[in-house]
Amino acid sequence: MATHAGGLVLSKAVEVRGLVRSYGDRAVLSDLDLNIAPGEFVALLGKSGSGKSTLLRALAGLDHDVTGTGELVVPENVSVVFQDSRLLPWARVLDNVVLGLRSDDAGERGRKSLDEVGLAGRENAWPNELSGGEQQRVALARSLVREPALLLADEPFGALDALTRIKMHVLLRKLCAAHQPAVLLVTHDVDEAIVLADRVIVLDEGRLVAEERIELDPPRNSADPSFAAVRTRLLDALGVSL
Ligand SMILES: Nc1ncnc2c1ncn2[C@@H]1O[C@H](COP(=O)(O)OP(=O)(O)OP(=O)(O)O)[C@@H](O)[C@H]1O
Repeated sequence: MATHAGGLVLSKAVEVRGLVRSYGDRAVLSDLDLNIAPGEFVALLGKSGSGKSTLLRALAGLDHDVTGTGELVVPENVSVVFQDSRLLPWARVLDNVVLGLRSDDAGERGRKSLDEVGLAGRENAWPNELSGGEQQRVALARSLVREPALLLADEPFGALDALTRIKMHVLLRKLCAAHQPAVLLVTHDVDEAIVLADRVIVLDEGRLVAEERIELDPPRNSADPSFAAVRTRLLDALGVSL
């Protein structure tokens, strides 16, 4: 169902028009429109069951179990990061990062990516020798070594402790500044969305019900009144009143 725009320079990294997705006779996404600009970081919030993962899987071309209609244009080069790192346990860290890369300099690029995520020297470790946060760093390295035009992330920090999450936020911002992919990040964490994104969108029962462009200067501090005002508006859109 997705059209891959290989080789073209697009003014939009993602263009979704009238997207409908159903499981059986149950519509999960209803007539959804979404554009993401090249290099733009969009965070997607929504209650459990609102259709966030269904949208992300549609963009990733991983939604073979649903029916649907609509137009969907995504770049050819898309990387996906999930809540669990999905590393191959029988492959060393560097091999996990470069698996499937066919270029002669794959090893060198893999080492550089591991260095970027703070894991230089761990190339020969096995995944089970790493902490959960380190495994997610490897997953990010594996995604970014492919220089994706679009990075899809489904709650990538959801299983990490609060301190590790903050470190991962700093890392992801740095990586995105360096590589400039368009990003769609699914998260349940409103503050995470505000800290990271250029724009936050809210999904409710398969429809986009709110949008906030985040124009706060970095470093974005959750204690700032302007941050709190955005948080209140987003919580309101999520049906949570304080
Ligand atoms: N394979 C499936 N078969 C049938 N229904 C499904 C399937 N996958 C998801 N659904 C249903 O579609 C709806 C949207 O699911 P989805 O996973 O997209 O929501 P979500 O917003 O990502 O939720 P969460 O935040 O809990 O991960 C849910 O009601 C879910 O039960």
